[in-house]
Amino acid sequence: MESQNILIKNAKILNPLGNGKTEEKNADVLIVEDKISEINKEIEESNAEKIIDASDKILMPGLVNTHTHISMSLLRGIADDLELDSWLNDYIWPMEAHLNREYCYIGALLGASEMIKSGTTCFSDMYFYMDGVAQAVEEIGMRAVLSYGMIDFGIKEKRENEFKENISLIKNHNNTADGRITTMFGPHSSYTASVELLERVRKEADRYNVGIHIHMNETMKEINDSKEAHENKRPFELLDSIGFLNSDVVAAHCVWLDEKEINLIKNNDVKVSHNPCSNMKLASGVAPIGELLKENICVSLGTDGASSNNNLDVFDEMKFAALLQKVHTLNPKLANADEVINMASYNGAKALNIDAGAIEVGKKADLILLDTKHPNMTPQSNTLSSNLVYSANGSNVDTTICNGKILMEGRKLLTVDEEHILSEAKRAIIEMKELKEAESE
Ligand SMILES: C[C@H]1O[C@@H](n2cnc3c(N)ncnc32)[C@H](O)[C@@H]1O
Ligand SMILES: [Zn+2]
Repeated sequence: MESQNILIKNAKILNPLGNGKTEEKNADVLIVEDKISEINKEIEESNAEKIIDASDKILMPGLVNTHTHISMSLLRGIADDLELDSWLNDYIWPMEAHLNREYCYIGALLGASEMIKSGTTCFSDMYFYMDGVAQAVEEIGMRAVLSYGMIDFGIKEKRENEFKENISLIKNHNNTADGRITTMFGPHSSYTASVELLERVRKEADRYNVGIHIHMNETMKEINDSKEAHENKRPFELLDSIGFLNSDVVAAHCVWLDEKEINLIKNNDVKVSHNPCSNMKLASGVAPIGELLKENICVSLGTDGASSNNNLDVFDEMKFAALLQKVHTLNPKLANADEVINMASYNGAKALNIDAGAIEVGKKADLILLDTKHPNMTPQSNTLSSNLVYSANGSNVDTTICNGKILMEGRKLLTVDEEHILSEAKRAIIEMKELKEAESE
């Protein structure tokens, strides 16, 4: 795609400040190549090849989804109303046994289309056949941090294979697609990965200079099993004891934490990805977000896969994040709209070590425009963050820009054929179900 300078005129801008607060301003924004180059009143139109009139629109940073399994969008709705243990063991893993590179590629295109259409410009993924996921990301134009879901269950040969997979992902795709794709190690969790695997992940992450994406403290069962298997150590204590914890670790869920573990997260600057929809749907529990915010821990938002959510709309995630904390603590002030906006943008970018998540000169141009001419956006609230967190949903997003390129305009995807993706996705899941049935016969 040719790069063209883009001028966004007359936008109402909502900018997260990274301290749980936001600022509002009315200005024009000029994008040159992949970056925001000027924010000012009345920027000269001759500076740009493309002009967007944003008079009735809200401009904010593209949302960042810090924990998902994008190709699981193919498995949307295959098993609902279950707890994590049975959901994974009895339904998801047997189905995932029939995945291949092609299905993961199609699933990633499907998930990425949904994300772009609901205002997400960057996601952090942990899944399989990541070469196919990388191809989808490259084609569709999003930003992504990719990791391979490493599971060894203590088996040495399996462990070797998991390192081979994740290292080949890093070697082939780290810092590719004009810098849009970076990579991490993705040890699935401390209940599916052995201590040997986790120890080696820490060493290899340092060697390759990439981060680590892991599920942590999701269910009460996980805590009890960890204590039983590891001399009474809770999951974060176990990881601390092997020197695993560091500021490059993104820990998804973090639902069941005691005070000592919160201190470990804080002292090691571990980044927390909060996934309220998945935690509610799988009845895992309520993450202590108020305690984490009090300690200035970096909390961002993730949808988890579309099979435990069941969509990838970070606007939904923002609203649930806010409402869940309020009802759980009976404190309406907790997880206020400004804080939640910061989680979904600024903090997400910080957790993933990408130079986006705010509307500032020099940042990557990952931006979205929401149309306010919708009944659910009328009348406007007193603050833009209230509008965006409590009233808006992903389908109010009109335009999505990533790395200075327009991926969606007027709700039309520009880099891919949406209809083709939908029909390919339907075909893929039918084929997978047939494969699964043939196997059980
Ligand atoms: C990478 C692996 O993680 C699994 N997976 C998806 N969602 C969750 C969750 N909430 N908790 C644990 N594992 C999960 C995927 O189904 C895949 O097997
Ligand atoms: Zn997950």
